[in-house]
Amino acid sequence: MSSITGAILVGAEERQGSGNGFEAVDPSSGKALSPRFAEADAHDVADACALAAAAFPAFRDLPPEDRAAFLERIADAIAATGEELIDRAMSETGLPRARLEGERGRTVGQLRLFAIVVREGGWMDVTIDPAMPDRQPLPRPDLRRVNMGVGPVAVFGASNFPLAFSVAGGDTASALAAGCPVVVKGHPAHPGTGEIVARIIRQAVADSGLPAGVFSYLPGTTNALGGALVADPRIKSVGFTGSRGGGLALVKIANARPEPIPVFAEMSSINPVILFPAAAQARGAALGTAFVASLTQGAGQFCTNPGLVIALANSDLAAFEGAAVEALAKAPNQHMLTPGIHNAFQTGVTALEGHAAVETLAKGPVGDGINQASGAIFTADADAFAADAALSHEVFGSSSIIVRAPDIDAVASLVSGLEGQLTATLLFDEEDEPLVAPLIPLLAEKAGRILANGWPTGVEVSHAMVHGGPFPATSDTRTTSVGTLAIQRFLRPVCYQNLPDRLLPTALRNDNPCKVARRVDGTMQLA
Ligand SMILES: NC(=O)C1=CN([C@@H]2O[C@H](COP(=O)(O)OP(=O)(O)OC[C@H]3O[C@@H](n4cnc5c(N)ncnc54)[C@H](OP(=O)(O)O)[C@@H]3O)[C@@H](O)[C@H]2O)C=CC1
Ligand SMILES: O=C(O)CCC(=O)C(=O)O
Repeated sequence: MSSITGAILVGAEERQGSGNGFEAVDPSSGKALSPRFAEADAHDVADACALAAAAFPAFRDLPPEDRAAFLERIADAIAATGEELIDRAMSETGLPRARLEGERGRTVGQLRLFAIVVREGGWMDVTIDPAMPDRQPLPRPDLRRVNMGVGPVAVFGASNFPLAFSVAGGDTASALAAGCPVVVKGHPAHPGTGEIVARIIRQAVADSGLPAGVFSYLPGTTNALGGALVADPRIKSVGFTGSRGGGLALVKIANARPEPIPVFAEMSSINPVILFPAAAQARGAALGTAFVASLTQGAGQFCTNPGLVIALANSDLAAFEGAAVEALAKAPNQHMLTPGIHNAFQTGVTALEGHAAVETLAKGPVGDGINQASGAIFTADADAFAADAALSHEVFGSSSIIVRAPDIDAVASLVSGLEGQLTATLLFDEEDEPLVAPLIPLLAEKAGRILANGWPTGVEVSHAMVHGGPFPATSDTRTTSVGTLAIQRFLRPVCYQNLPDRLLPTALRNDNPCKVARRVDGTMQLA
């Protein structure tokens, strides 16, 4: 088991950095945790990026089997971490053991899933249009297309998923799967957790005989560090999960480069839930209780947290609201991830409490510890909600507004006025379907994932998953940060025209040595 030293990991090299460094803080006690962590700076960025660029050609061209084995090596080592990883993550984040153990499983599972994807080879999308020398009036050349990695990727670990969206999370897994070296900007909220995982990846790089620059880990607390990483000319793409302000700042830096690059930022979403009348009448109370379970999970620190419920304002809504009030009164009071996130939550809730058009329906119990957040549920009528854009901004944590709409047209109009979302949830019974059906195309314009009779928190890592959506849910609506489609973010297509077989990338050669399915002259051919 690796131990935490507070070092900057630039390829195989360990550095202590200059300056004072920083400490992790236990949000449940406010106490600093040892050791001190080095603060990476622009020199570390430049060195890590130079190593990553040098490592790229060999890593990109690694046979799929070897890259898959590398991902599995990382997965196996993370799975084998004992208590140190979970204990440290608990101290740094205040998240409970069961949640972190589950998250470790998800992290391991997604690395293994990407190994399967890499071996299977569909990500290469090998497409061959054979030459047609006799075609009239002009011959067709031999054209062969394959996807390959874009180059070194900068990954910003997220505060709220210290394992599954951090150092070895979905962005790193999908970038490595695509053949892209990764430079991680560690999240300062969990630097020790980050270092343990970073050391595992670094060891896997060495054990796999790969160039050291395939992975670097830069801990730090300054915007300047992340900015320098995105601005470095050797970085070709960026993965980020966090605040709207942070994501947009990185997009701005990326666009201002002499060579602009894509930033795949997952930022802010209130995840509307629409409660239809027959469901409200038949099972309003059960739905109200389940709503609060989703709202308060992990102190509401999920980008998929249900921050908005839209329902018809009739007497059946009372059962849903009543059960929600009761459930919130019993909800556990959990520590939030950082004092900053706790302050932002309190500020958001205080603003809603003081809003003239908003009524406070329920508050959760007040804890006696620090950084603890009481959940909050508000109500507003449809006109008031539509009149003030601030009411539809994300309050990160267990806060939600129930908007009471006079009729289904008002529901549709509210949906039309929403910004882009990660998810939209429909709670309905069969009798509601005539009301549900017309809303589905509208919701598809707004959200990356539409759920029936479920809750948005808890994203499955699978092939069909979309964890993305129109702005501001993400900065690029065409893709996802969870699931196997995420690999496409870090690939680019290259077409080879009339190259002799022996000079082609292996996957494009006539005898298909990679044994991948290929589209030949428009027809899929299995390996
Ligand atoms: N929707 C979602 O999924 C999530 C939303 N959030 C939101 O973000 C708020 C703060 O949480 P946090 O996790 O710290 O998110 P931030 O967006 O503030 O930070 C995330 C990462 O991005 C870096 N960063 C942020 N802004 C910049 C910038 N301008 N230039 C360069 N790098 C930057 C941070 O580095 P450093 O701080 O070291 O500069 C950190 O490593 C929460 O209160 C919540 O509102 C948070 C997590 C998930
Ligand atoms: O709900 C989930 O499982 C994932 C949530 C997420 O992506 C996030 O909170 O950043």
